[in-house]
Amino acid sequence: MQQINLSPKQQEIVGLNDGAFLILASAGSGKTRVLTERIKRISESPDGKILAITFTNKAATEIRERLGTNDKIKKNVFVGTFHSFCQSILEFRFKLLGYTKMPHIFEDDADRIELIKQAIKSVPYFDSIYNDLDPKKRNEYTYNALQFISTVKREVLTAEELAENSENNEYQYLFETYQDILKSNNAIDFDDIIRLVYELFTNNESVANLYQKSYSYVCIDECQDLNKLQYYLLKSFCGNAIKNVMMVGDPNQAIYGFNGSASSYMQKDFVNDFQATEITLDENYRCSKSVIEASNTLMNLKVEAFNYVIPGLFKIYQASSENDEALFVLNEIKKLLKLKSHPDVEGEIAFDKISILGRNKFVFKQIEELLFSENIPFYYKSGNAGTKFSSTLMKVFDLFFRVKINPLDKLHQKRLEDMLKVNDINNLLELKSSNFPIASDIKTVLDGASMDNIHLKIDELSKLFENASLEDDEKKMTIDELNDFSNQLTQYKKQNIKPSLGGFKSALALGLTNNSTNKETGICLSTVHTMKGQESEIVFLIGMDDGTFPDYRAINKGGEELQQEKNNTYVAFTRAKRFLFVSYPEKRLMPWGDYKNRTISRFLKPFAQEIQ
Ligand SMILES: Nc1ncnc2c1ncn2[C@@H]1O[C@H](COP(=O)(O)OP(=O)(O)OP(=O)(O)O)[C@@H](O)[C@H]1O
Repeated sequence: MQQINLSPKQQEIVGLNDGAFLILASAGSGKTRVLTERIKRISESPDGKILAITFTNKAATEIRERLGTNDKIKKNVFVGTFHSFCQSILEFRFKLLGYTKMPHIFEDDADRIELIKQAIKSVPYFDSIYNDLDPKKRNEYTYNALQFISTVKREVLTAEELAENSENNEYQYLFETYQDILKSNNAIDFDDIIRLVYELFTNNESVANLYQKSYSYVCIDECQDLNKLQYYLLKSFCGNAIKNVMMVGDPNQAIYGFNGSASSYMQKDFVNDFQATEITLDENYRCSKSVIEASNTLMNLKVEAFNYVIPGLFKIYQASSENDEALFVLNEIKKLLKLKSHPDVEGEIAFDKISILGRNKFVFKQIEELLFSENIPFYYKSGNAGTKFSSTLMKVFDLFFRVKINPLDKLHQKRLEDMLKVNDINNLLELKSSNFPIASDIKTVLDGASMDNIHLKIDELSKLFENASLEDDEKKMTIDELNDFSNQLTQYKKQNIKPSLGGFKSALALGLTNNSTNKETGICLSTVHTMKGQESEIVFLIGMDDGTFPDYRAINKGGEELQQEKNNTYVAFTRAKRFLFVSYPEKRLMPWGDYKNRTISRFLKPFAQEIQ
């Protein structure tokens, strides 16, 4: 790994000891690096027990890798996301929250949709409203109800309180029903993971005290993304005991407003509540001169470039169509690869130095087709999500596994019964005569599984799948997915002193063992949200037409939502270390077959002279 000399400003931050600090730092200023170096330093001191919170598993893994694994780090530092930190507490304290068994996570959107539909069905008033709606309106109805439920949780409100200020006040009556159904399945959703631990800390001082004694320092990265629940959790966790809190963030990179995040939690609440001292870090170590100048123009900033020696490149291309835009990207990639090296780019110019970013995943269609037809390797960067299986047999396996570890999980049991077209998945005879007779073997193998023998059971399943009558491609995918499950299990066992099958399932749901970098080879295609916090030597930002980026909904709403789109463009620009190519099509093909003329993104107007 490249040896890095910290700047005096960075060193000052690394050297900070006790107290509350807010580090306001711009993109590429080395926030994550500084935070990591400080954690490393403090962990050496006798009282150096540190809780380090990040927003993504990738960021947590990166910090863990940079910290290394010496004994002091292992003993004194917990690095994780809000969800993984809270999950680790829930696994020990669920009884105090009224659960007799550890609740399981229903992580999938499809699960939540199914739950809300059950809730609607169980109340005649809602059922009749719902039945009168056409399919599109039904989707809207369930979406709005789920949004309401999430908002209650994230904004730390009661359903009644939210209803008072909401047009959709009837949804308050679905909240309790939704929660009851979750509980009857011995399950929780993502928002509950944090909400329950917040409740635990606020209602149970002795438990809060216990955790407060475990840490003397708290460090949190990307604090512009905090929402109310996360901030309140943090406050209740620290109580009057933990005063040494460092928050690091960049208000210009606030892009999760739609999830209730706001940079005011770090800039106003934290500063007031903890009397935090503010320090700014306005340097950029990541990007070339051209990229920094473009980012400064975009955001009207004056970030200093520490890489002024590297000129880099910033180019905007106006494409006549989406196909022309994809061809532009492909040709530039070919030219770069032909060069093999360039004084501005570190190492050989290869596929893995290139990323193609877009506001949403729909802009990649044409470039994906071109890369595919040219045999150029590429992958879609995965977000924070847990593991999802694509092969049919692994879907069956996953459902059996869920029901095995949580027999109260009627939601997935029903889904499995529907999939296999049986009345009762516990009836082996019925399974044997179902669409998938192999399901009875999968069940038998899983019935005998425990944490001690699960790897042997996976071997049995592997043999079963090898002998199954499947098409070659489907068989390959099934076995690859089973191997991936096995690798994640090995990873989980390494990370946990007291492993359990239920604990492993939660780790899968939270994506804690999903080491996706192994599967990432070739050119990276990613939405800007997923690329946050990461970098690439060469970036193509495509689809920069008004209505796509900024998104048309944000244009309609204006205000803070539009500002967040601009912040998102800034995040996209600053992912580029050396070369940044920005493009947009002058027309787009609409799904109904018409072409629609497009204009350049309003955010690119200051660059009029650079358009080619
Ligand atoms: N003092 C330094 N000297 C050289 N390179 C540095 C220095 N500090 C940080 N870097 C490099 O700059 C890049 C950005 O660092 P880092 O990812 O920590 O920044 P960040 O502020 O968290 O970025 P962002 O918020 O944009 O995701 C990394 O490649 C890092 O290795």
